Amino acid sequence: MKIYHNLDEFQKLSFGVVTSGTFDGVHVGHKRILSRLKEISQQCNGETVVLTFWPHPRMVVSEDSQSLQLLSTIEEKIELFAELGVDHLLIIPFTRSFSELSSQEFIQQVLVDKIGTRKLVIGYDHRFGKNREGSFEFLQKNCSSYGFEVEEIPRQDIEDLAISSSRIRGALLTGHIHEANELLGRPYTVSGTVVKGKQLGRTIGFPTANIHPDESYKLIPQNGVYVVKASYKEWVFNGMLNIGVRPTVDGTSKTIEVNILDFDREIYGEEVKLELLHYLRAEQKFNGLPELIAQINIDKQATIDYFANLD
Ligand SMILES: Cc1cc2nc3c(=O)[nH]c(=O)nc-3n(C[C@H](O)[C@H](O)[C@H](O)COP(=O)(O)O)c2cc1C
Ligand SMILES: Nc1ncnc2c1ncn2[C@@H]1O[C@H](COP(=O)(O)OP(=O)(O)O)[C@@H](O)[C@H]1O
Repeated sequence: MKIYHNLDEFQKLSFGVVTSGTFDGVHVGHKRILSRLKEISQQCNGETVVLTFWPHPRMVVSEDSQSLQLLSTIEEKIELFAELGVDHLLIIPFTRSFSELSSQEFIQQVLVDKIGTRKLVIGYDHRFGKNREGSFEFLQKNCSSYGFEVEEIPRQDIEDLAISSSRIRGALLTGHIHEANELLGRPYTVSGTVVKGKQLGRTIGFPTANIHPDESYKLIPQNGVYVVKASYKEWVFNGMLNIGVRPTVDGTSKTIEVNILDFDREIYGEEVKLELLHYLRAEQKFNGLPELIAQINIDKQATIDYFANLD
């Protein structure tokens, strides 16, 4: 997959099969659009192009951009599009001036002149251009004069799946990890660097690697204890994760900390990727460390059982 970080790097194609959108999560609904894109490009001997925007448009044009929480970092999206076999990924820097382009200007300057779009595939509710004024109906009426065809993935196809990035966000924020993972078509992941904590974990027999997420806008699921896979370098381990403020030890800020099973290594400063698989319980305030330790032992057994039952 070729990756472009601005329009000028892109060399116009002779037959571009294009889709555009933010694709937060690159979920099962998005994958439907992408597989249709691939099908068309094979039939027409074209090349697939995903046009996406970064930063996320809401980070640029909305008032509450600080509170925006996203399912995918741009790095994760790049990896997912590459796995799905996209030929060209064009990441347009989304600026205020870009957001001022009218739908006609966007079509002419970007889709036609820059990319060489011959087929455009979009989801039924996709809108583009200034104030999201460009609709499928507009495209259908005007596309032949621009020299390309447009195909809409019908509402039915997407709504039958009842999949949306906001539904997945809602599921994660309420601890419904199975639902989120099913809609994503893979486990939800959080990646970050291992930072130092209070160094208390090792004294209670459960050292925990504290993960500082790579990006502040990455959505962190509801507080609680989860079964996870933790990968570090080329290794993958089973683990249990706590997301929360650790009321038992008078914690104040939110932490994301993983105890990796059958593991004993210093990994401060390393990059760890967590795949969240199963929600075990809510975080609790215990009456002292012995009670907390007893509960973490129960969590450990539940984690072992979870993996044993997968086989
Ligand atoms: C599986 C697991 C479950 C946990 N559950 C709770 C909990 O319910 N309540 C709580 O206050 N802390 C909980 N913790 C957090 C511990 O209090 C924390 O690991 C300990 O304070 C060590 O912190 P440190 O990494 O800063 O040394 C849990 C930790 C793990 C690994
Ligand atoms: N099984 C394990 N799971 C997680 N971290 C481990 C494990 N064994 C050793 N470590 C190391 O110990 C550190 C965690 O120890 P801990 O006492 O909880 O300190 P901190 O409060 O700094 O996280 C981790 O960052 C990692 O470097």
